[in-house]
Amino acid sequence: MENNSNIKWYKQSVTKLDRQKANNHKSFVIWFTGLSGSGKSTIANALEIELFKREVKTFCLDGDNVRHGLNKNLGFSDEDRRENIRRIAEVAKLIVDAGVVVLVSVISPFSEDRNEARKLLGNDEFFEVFVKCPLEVCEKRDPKGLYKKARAGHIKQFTGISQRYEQPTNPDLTIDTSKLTVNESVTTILSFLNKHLEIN
Ligand SMILES: Nc1ncnc2c1ncn2[C@@H]1O[C@H](COP(=O)(O)OS(=O)(=O)O)[C@@H](OP(=O)(O)O)[C@H]1O
Ligand SMILES: Nc1ncnc2c1ncn2[C@@H]1O[C@H](COP(=O)(O)OP(=O)(O)O)[C@@H](O)[C@H]1O
Repeated sequence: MENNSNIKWYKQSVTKLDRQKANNHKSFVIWFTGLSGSGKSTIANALEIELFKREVKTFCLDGDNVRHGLNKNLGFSDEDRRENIRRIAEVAKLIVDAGVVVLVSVISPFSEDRNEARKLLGNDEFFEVFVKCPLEVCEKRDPKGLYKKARAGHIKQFTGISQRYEQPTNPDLTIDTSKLTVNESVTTILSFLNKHLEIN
């Protein structure tokens, strides 16, 4: 670990609150966690469309996409997943500081890593949404054919098959995508978010 004692924080004049006031809403992270195929990306995307219509400033950080760039050097070991989540949480925090609502969609299978992300952002700026869906349903959907490959042994450490997923024990919201349509999930999240968007 580098010694950072020679690095001092530079306090900028335009604050997060200034930016939130200019945007007319608060900024925070909505953290979607769940198995591959549970619907994280689909719901985040549909939610973003609705928030965009309402002139809420948003940005999506999707695990698959971030792994094409910033996190392209990371794989799927416990250690790499932890680092993946750590970096994504740090980036999300920067975007929250910019006054923007961040929609994060990552499997984030380990409770400890999600808790670290919550600690970094704080309870007022981190809302965990558990995208609940039985493994059998995710596997049936298999939108990218990954479960098939994992069952055939072509993908090691695949979440739900050969790597564990620790379900959230106290999420801010749970949406069961085996029971709700995409529209119903979005409506549920929007009504949860309404009260959190307002600047007091
Ligand atoms: N071994 C293994 N396990 C799980 N997922 C795998 C794996 N290999 C590739 N993929 C694809 O990578 C996407 C998951 O990336 P994440 O960054 O969300 O994963 S994690 O949070 O670090 O666990 C995941 O995306 P989603 O299907 O959108 O969840 C998969 O498309
Ligand atoms: N009720 C539902 N909610 C969300 N996705 C659904 C639902 N029913 C079917 N699907 C489909 O399941 C798949 C979910 O894939 P995706 O959103 O990529 O999941 P994840 O990002 O969690 O891996 C999509 O093909 C989507 O169309």
